[in-house]
Amino acid sequence: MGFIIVLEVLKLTHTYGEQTALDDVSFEVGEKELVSIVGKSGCGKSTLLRAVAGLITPTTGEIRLSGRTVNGVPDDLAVVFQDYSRSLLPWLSVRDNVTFPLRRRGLKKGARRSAAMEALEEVGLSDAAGKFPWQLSGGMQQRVAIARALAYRPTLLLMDEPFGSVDAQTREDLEDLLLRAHASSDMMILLVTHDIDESVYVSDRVLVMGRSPGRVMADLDVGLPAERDRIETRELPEFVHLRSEVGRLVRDNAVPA
Ligand SMILES: Nc1ncnc2c1ncn2[C@@H]1O[C@H](COP(=O)(O)OP(=O)(O)OP(=O)(O)O)[C@@H](O)[C@H]1O
Repeated sequence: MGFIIVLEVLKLTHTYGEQTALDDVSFEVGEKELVSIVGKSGCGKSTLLRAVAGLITPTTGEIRLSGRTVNGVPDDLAVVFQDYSRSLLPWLSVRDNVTFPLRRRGLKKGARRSAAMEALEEVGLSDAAGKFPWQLSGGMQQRVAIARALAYRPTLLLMDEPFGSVDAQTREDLEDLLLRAHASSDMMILLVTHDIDESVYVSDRVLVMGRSPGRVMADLDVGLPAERDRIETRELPEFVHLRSEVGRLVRDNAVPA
């Protein structure tokens, strides 16, 4: 399979006053890749994601998406945050929450509706289309946020701890949903997670960050078959080995050898 680079992060540094949050961070993400970013709290994961989203301007360095320098929020980007309760609009129905950003895509009303219904079907929420977000459980609300991102058909999907606020069982369901969505689309996904097990289970690659200042300390290929199963994949020796390796790197704060 050819590797077409779509996202380039080049020598990125970001400082908040005296504090260097990111120092010389460089990596690339290819077409259709799902890359996780793990690392201890405060290593700059959210700062990195905000810079890629064009929400903050890095102090130095450059981010390129599909060959264009990112300065401002790119049109072909969608973001899913941890806090679904603040990301959905409570006065709009589930369906309207999903159709809302599609205006930016220049889709006509009928096309917006059918794209939304298709995405809601994909996340198993067709029946909830007419409900309001506050009538749904936390896990269902996060599925709506994911459906909204999928309907948008972004080149790049950014996810910042998207499953951090749901119970363990829902989290496993959402991980499988993410795997299915990834398999059936062409988008690249950058996923920030605290969960090492999750990072190995859902990804093609795992970036481990170390802190003070935030740097990429390891870039690991997962190399597991694309078809994954929440029990069987986790029993594979390759999975067990990689999970331990990532865990060790994070625990030791990924200090370079
Ligand atoms: N707006 C801000 N102003 C000043 N310092 C900030 C700001 N945002 C983040 N920082 C600092 O930059 C560093 C990196 O923060 P960031 O939130 O990117 O880390 P993180 O890896 O996402 O952490 P967590 O896993 O806890 O969410 C931290 O030391 C943090 O205190």
